[in-house]
Amino acid sequence: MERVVIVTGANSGIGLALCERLLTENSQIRLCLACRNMQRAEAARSALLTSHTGACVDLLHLDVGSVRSVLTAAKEVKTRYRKIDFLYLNAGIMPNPQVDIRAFIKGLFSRNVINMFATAEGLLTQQDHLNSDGLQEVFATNLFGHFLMIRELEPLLCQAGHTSRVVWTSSSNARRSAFDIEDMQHRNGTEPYSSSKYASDMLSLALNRQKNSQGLFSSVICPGLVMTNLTYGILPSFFWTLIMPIMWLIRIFTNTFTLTPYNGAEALHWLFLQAPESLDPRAKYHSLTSGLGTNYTEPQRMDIDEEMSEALYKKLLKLETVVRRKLSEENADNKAYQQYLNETE
Ligand SMILES: NC(=O)C1=CN([C@@H]2O[C@H](COP(=O)(O)OP(=O)(O)OC[C@H]3O[C@@H](n4cnc5c(N)ncnc54)[C@H](OP(=O)(O)O)[C@@H]3O)[C@@H](O)[C@H]2O)C=CC1
Ligand SMILES: CC(C)CCC[C@@H](C)[C@H]1CC[C@H]2C3=C(CC[C@]12C)[C@@]1(C)CCC(=O)[C@@H](C)[C@@H]1CC3
Repeated sequence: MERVVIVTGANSGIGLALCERLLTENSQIRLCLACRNMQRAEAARSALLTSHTGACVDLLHLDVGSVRSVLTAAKEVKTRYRKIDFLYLNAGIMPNPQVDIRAFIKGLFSRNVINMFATAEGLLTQQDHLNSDGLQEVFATNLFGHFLMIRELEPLLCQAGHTSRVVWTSSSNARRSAFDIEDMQHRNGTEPYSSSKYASDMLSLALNRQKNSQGLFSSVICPGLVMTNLTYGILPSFFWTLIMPIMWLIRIFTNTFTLTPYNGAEALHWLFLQAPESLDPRAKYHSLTSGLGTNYTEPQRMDIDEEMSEALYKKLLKLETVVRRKLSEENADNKAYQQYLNETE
C-alpha cells in the first residue's frame, strides 16, 4: 500500500537528500514536501521528478515558524490525506551563528578535541529574536511549530490499527546545560539552537510515553556535520571548500563528519526501514561516515530526565492554549474591523 511521507524543510540540504533517497530506495511512496519557500520547493520537486519520473510528489506551503501557517497547512493535509505514515520534522534554523575562535584554538590542544568537533560544545552562539507571534524564532521554528503540527495532525497520526512515525532532525549540539525549563524559549541565553534541539529530544521521549498506545512513535536523529545552507551560515562556502581536505582527515578520527546531505540523511532513511517497536525511545540515531566513506547508523543514549521531558510537554500544551486563544481573538478583531469598514462604506 502507498505510504504517505511528509518532510518539513524539504527544499534543500538534508531534507531534500532524504526525499531523493526515499524515492530511489523505496517504491509506493506519496511524498509531500512541506516548505516555506515555494519557489525553491517547485525546483526541488522538478529535480526529484527528473530523476524519478512518475513519482508522486506533492507540495505544501508551510512556514513552521508561524502559528497561522502551521494551522492552515495542517488543515490542508487533513483534506488531502486520510493517514500519515511518516512525518519528518526536519526544518530548522541557526540564525546569526558566531564561532568562538579562542575556545576553538584552546579545544584543539585539549583532550576534548574529538568531542569538540562532534558536538561544537562551547564553540557556537547565536542571536535570536521575537517573531510576529511573539515567540523566540529558533524555539518557534525548531520546536514549537512542529509540536503544533503534530497536535493538529493527531487525528491522522493516532489511528486505531495504524502505526505512524514522527522523526526529528535533532543534533549532537543539543545540550542539557543549554536548556532551562523555566526559560524553554531560551529568551535569556546565547545558545537557542542547542536549547531547541535538546527540547526536541525531550519532546520525542514525552511523545512516546503519551502516544505509543495510540500508534504514534517518535524518534530523533543527528545527521552529523553536513555542508548545507545552515553550515554556510557559520563559515562561507568557499572556506569550507578550501578546508575540505582537512575535514576528510578529521573524518578518520570522528565519524560524525558526514559532510554530504546524502550521508547526513542516512539515519533518517534507516529509520524508515525499521519497525518502530524495535527502536529505543531514549536513543538518538546518528548518521555516521567512516574515514573510507561508508555510511551507517548508530544509536547513542540521550542524557534526558523523564520528569523534565514531562514538564516540557505540559508547558508546550499550555503555550498552545495561549497561542490559540490569541489567534482567535485576532480573528474576531479582524472580523469586527471588516464589518465596521463594510458598514461605514
Ligand atoms: N547541516 C548540519 O551540519 C546539521 C543540520 N542539522 C539539522 O538538519 C535540519 C536541516 O538543515 P540543513 O539541511 O542542514 O540546512 P538547510 O538550511 O539546507 O535546510 C533547512 C530547511 O529548513 C527550512 N526552513 C527553515 N525555516 C523554516 C520555516 N520557518 N518553515 C519551513 N521551513 C523552514 C529551509 O527552507 P527555506 O528554503 O524556506 O529556508 C530548508 O529547507 C535542521 O533541523 C538542522 O538543524 C542538525 C545537525 C547538523
Ligand atoms: C578547520 C575546521 C574544520 C574548522 C571548523 C570549526 C567549526 C566552525 C566547526 C567545528 C565543529 C563544527 C560543528 C558544527 C558547526 C561548525 C563547527 C562548529 C555544528 C554545530 C553544525 C550544526 C549541528 O547541528 C552540529 C551537529 C554541528 C557539530 C559540529
